[in-house]
Amino acid sequence: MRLDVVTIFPDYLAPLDLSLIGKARRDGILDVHVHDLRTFTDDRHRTVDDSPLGGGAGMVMKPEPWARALEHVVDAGASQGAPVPHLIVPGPGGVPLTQALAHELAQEPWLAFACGRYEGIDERVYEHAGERMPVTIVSLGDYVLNGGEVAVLAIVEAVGRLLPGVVGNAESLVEESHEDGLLEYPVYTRPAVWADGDVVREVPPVLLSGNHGAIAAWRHEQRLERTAARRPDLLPTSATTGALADLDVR
Ligand SMILES: N#Cc1ccccc1Cn1ccc2ccc(-c3cc(N)[nH]n3)cc21
Repeated sequence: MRLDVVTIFPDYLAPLDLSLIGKARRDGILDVHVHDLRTFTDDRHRTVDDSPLGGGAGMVMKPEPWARALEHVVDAGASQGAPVPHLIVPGPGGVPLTQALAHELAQEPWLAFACGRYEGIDERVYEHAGERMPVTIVSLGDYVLNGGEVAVLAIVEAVGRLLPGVVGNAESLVEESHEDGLLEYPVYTRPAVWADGDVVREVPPVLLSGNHGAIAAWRHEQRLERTAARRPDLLPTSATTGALADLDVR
């Protein structure tokens, strides 16, 4: 998968050189190109923003640098097995980033990301891009960031980890939160008995039983309890009025 990121803060994307995503790049699973939007300005001050027409606070990102940057991305990646990328623009008013959306994006050969700043990008950039490639505005959640870079890091991690070969053991992707509508079960490791000062904290005994059926059943029940307690909205209504309703979930 090819990823192109356009930003006025290229250094913000340095974490894409680290950990599993960094290894995926070195393994050739991900081909990441970060572009500085200021490269596509045409004035001595490398101007990317201006005051909002119609008044209002803050600044708006000018359309011309974005049009040049996106044209450069399309030209640079033309050999990707897709004529154009799917352009992802993080924004507070976008569709929510969900595990389902991450799976959809993981099927694509080429994604491009436009990182806005200030009060956002001139609306005509979305229109201009939409005439050339698919464009999706994506929100991380109902809160406001200062720009798109943090969102891109999150989206790239959520999508990249789904690509074959990125996560060592693909099984670890199965019983995660949001993969099948339930939150993940609690995890433990050694020591089985942890002397935490004068408090002794033990691991649930079933995990030491060697009874894999009992362990699987306990873990599933834990997932149901956690989901009912923290995210009842994820449960089908029948589940909350049926067996789960009797659970003492705090
Ligand atoms: N746009 C906008 C905007 C609108 C009002 C106030 C502040 C901003 C700042 N901003 C500029 C770029 C940009 C990109 C993504 C987010 C973003 C995503 C999520 N989920 N929250 N915030 C915010 C962004």
